[in-house]
Amino acid sequence: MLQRLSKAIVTHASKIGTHSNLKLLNDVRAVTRRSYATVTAAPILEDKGITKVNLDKMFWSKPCSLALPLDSPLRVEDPNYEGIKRFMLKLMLFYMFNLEKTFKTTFSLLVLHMWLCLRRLKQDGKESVEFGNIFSDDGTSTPDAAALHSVQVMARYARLQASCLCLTDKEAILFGNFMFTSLKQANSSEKGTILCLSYVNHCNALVHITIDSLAEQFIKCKTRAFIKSRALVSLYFPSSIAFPASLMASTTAEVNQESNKRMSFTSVKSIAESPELTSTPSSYIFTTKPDHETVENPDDDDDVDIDDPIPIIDYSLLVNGTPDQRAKVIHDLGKACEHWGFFMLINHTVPKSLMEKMVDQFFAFFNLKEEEKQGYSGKEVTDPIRYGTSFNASMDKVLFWRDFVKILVQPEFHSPDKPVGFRDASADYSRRTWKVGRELLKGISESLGLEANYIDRTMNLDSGLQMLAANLYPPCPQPELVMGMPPHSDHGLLNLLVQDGVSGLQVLHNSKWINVSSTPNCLLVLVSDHLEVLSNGKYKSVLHRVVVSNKPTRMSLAIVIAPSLDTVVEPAPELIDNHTNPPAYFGMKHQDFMELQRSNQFYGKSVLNKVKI
Ligand SMILES: O=C(O)CCC(=O)C(=O)O
Ligand SMILES: [Fe+2]
Repeated sequence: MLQRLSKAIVTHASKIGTHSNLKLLNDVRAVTRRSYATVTAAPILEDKGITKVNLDKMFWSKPCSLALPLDSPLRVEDPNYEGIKRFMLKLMLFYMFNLEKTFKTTFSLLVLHMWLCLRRLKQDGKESVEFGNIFSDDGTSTPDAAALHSVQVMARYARLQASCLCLTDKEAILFGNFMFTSLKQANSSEKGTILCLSYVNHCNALVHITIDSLAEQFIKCKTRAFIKSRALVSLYFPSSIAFPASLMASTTAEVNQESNKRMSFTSVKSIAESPELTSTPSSYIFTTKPDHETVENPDDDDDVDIDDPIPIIDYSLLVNGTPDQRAKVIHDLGKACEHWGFFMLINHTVPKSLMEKMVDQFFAFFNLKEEEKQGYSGKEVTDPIRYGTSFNASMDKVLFWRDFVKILVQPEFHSPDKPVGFRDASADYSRRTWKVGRELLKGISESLGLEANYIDRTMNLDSGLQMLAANLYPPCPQPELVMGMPPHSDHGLLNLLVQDGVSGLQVLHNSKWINVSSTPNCLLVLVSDHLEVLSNGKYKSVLHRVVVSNKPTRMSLAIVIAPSLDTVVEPAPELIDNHTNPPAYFGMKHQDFMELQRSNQFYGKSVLNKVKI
């Protein structure tokens, strides 16, 4: 059965490219072992002077449509493959929603891998390949330790392709008139560079494979794991195969159920408002502290130390002060970014009444009917409006007591249609905070010894990203058992925070958690990860977290000021000296950084650490 199934898949895929109708069972019988291509390891690289490739940097590019150009010779006019249509539709259903780390997700990624590889092989004129084993030796879908790196690259590739599929015209997909991104590195600067993977095979031999044969390696999957799942049957095979209708129906129902689950979630607000709530649901309870929390002297009740108070920056002196006053503020800004990664901004140009109006508007948003809000339960970091709960709900092992909505307001302005007045208020708030953020970044540039416009220019702030977000922390019956937000640092350059009058934010300073009390009319400014990278670690993004209480609902507003999505953020060359201050971070595109954040269990500086050299 196993062999038959693998052959059937291969045959089926090879037929996709030849445009003939499927008579799959006949085709299966017609396949001979002769038609299988075998996988060969590439020669040892050093001998050939082949450049090795940093796998961590592969396949991070921006998703785009995969549709074939109209004049492509690969286009077909009438493929009529019902099975492919179903397959693609179901995959799209999966990928339209968050990828959770479930067996099903892993499985569908694997199916996608196979599809990608088979189609590519067909393109390359290879009819079929032999199935082997790369993912594991025991028939599960867990990668071998030796294969893990290559599996991760391929998974990333598959995810990228899945995002690209979402951007590809549906007709093109259903007709098969699309092509997945070439496995060759498109922008490889060195002509003739062969991308390569190295891994240890089951005989403990080090194998180097070129990226060209990666596809074949990937098809060397243990099919047993696949066969265990009925879903494979309906995902991969055309309806002309006589599988029992009941099986198809239940699989379809499963997929639909899965997608519904992804679309909706239970907000903390609705839990907190439930009349039956007497204790905290177990999914929110932290029984042990995560072992990577490295606070030496956690002291939750510690207030501001008189000798080392939270820095206060006077915005009016930065923009309108005398040269001496401005120089002093720039000096203080630098010190605040260096020693705290955090400061309070006073005398800024965002009116208190507007801040209050924004808080009211967001309360009104969260008070909309749950179905209305769930319409915004997006899954991609670049979704214009994203309503959600916890932190990274698809990854969080224990949920956080927080609902949120994130709205992209730059480079394009977005707003929910409700509540009434939201759009105008948020446009005004976004415009004013954007200006404040950019002015601050000028001062910060100067504090680093750079020209005032340096950050603005190199981070492409003319097309920069600004995100307006609100966090809602309803009262919790057992606040000591839950967290509103885990210790984390933010992406972007700066985050301008406002608390609505209820405290809860804590920042880590000198290994102590400091409560930040809610001070009216003041913007709390947090140094974020990209400023840490750009300053080559001189300025540190601040670790912060949120504790909740059983008092009234708390709300905070955040404004993320960030580079444009396609800006590669790296240490400013002007700050680098290869002897005394070598680069401490890799460059990474902002969008890739955000996606990394989204697809990881996010805790502490886990994402930033990935770009540390
Ligand atoms: O609620 C808060 O005070 C903090 C919010 C926060 O950390 C964020 O939005 O990134
Ligand atoms: Fe944050």
